[in-house]
Amino acid sequence: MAEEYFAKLIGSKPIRYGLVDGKGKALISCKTFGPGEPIFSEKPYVAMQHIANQALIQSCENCHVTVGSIEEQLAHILHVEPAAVPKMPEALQKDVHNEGKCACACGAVYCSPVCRSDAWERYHCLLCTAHPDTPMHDFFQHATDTNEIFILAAQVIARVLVQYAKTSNVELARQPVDMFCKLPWWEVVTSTADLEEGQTMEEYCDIFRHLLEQTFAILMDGLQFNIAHLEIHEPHPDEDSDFMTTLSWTNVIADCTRHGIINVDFFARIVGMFEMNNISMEVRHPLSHLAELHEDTDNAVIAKWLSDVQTQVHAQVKIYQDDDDEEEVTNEDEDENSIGFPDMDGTALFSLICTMNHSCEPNVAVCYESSGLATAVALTPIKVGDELNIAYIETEQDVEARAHDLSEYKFECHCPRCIAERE
Ligand SMILES: C[S@@+](CC[C@H](N)C(=O)[O-])C[C@H]1O[C@@H](n2cnc3c(N)ncnc32)[C@H](O)[C@@H]1O
Repeated sequence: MAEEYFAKLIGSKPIRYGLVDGKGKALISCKTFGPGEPIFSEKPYVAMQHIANQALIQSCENCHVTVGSIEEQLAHILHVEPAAVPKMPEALQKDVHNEGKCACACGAVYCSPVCRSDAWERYHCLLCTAHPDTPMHDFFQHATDTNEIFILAAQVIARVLVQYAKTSNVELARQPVDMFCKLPWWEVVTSTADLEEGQTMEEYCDIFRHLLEQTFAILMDGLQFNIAHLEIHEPHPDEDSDFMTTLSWTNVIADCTRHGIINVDFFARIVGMFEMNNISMEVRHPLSHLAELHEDTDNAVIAKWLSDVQTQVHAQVKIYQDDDDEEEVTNEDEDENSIGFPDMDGTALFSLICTMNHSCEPNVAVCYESSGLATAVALTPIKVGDELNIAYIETEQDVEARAHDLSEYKFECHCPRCIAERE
């Protein structure tokens, strides 16, 4: 079953699926690659921009490119009207590709009607918050207040339901989820080191179990409302998705409940799956490319505009960092290539990329193109038959610190570097 699933996903990409002793599923190279060479690209199964990052970057909910013109993007960062940002010099226009911007009735923004339709058909039809006082709005508020990973888990549920609605094939619908390791959320996030004095593990797990049950109940209220809304209200918000209104969603929910897809246990395993399998997503801001391109310009007008906007953006980003020390608003400080503009920062689950196992000496890195697509790129020479490995953690630390960080993923690393450093 896994072979067939991966063969279909992989298509003509120069990789194959395999099983590696002690690690489970893995991706193996079918070609030689030199450092810097792209191996394959992939769109995420589900992805979201971090909520804190949304205050600075407006990105397409479907493909995650930064939306709108450079002036609109600057206005979003600076929290002013586009007319109030320093006018971009004419001479820069040729280097700028202005993305479009369109929105769903709920306010979700997209770079194009194509992306809006795509998101609508894949999951948004079931998760749309078009009316602010609907239960689905309560779900998003609850996830924002507690744990934004619940939003990604809701996207998974919606994707599985839509796939079932289209195919009536439960195996096919849940396959992308079944391919990942899934422990219930409380088994992944709890550890004895976090127990309060006198608290038992059972009591500690119950805190997470209770939050999860509450979240699932709010999500179900939202889904029930949206399903009724989909069946009753016409015309549909998206004229290209008429088929959605012709489906009997009540039957879909009933079937999926019977098949064990709609229940607290499955939801808990989906949330647990994200703790162990998701990957961070960082798309560079178009202003960073522009600034890099003109870093050594001798055009005084361009140099002044870049310097002015950089100063203003820096000040704004600093306000957010100071306001919200706990939460990471931008990865600007960590990215040595960044020259002053915050990146789009999020989290995603990829069916192939997230099947790669970890090594503390990885031969692959995941890069995000400005189009939002993720590409696995060779870091070292790779031969036919080599396993492709990424780093799940910060590798610039000693073996003990690495082992500590990897304990979250519930395995011990036996890569050549770990073995050598332990001796
Ligand atoms: C993102 S998944 C990778 C795919 C996984 N091998 C599978 O079969 O689904 C992460 C999990 O893979 C396993 N894994 C990844 N790298 C490993 C390694 N270097 N040694 C042992 N297990 C590893 C661990 O179980 C980890 O929680």
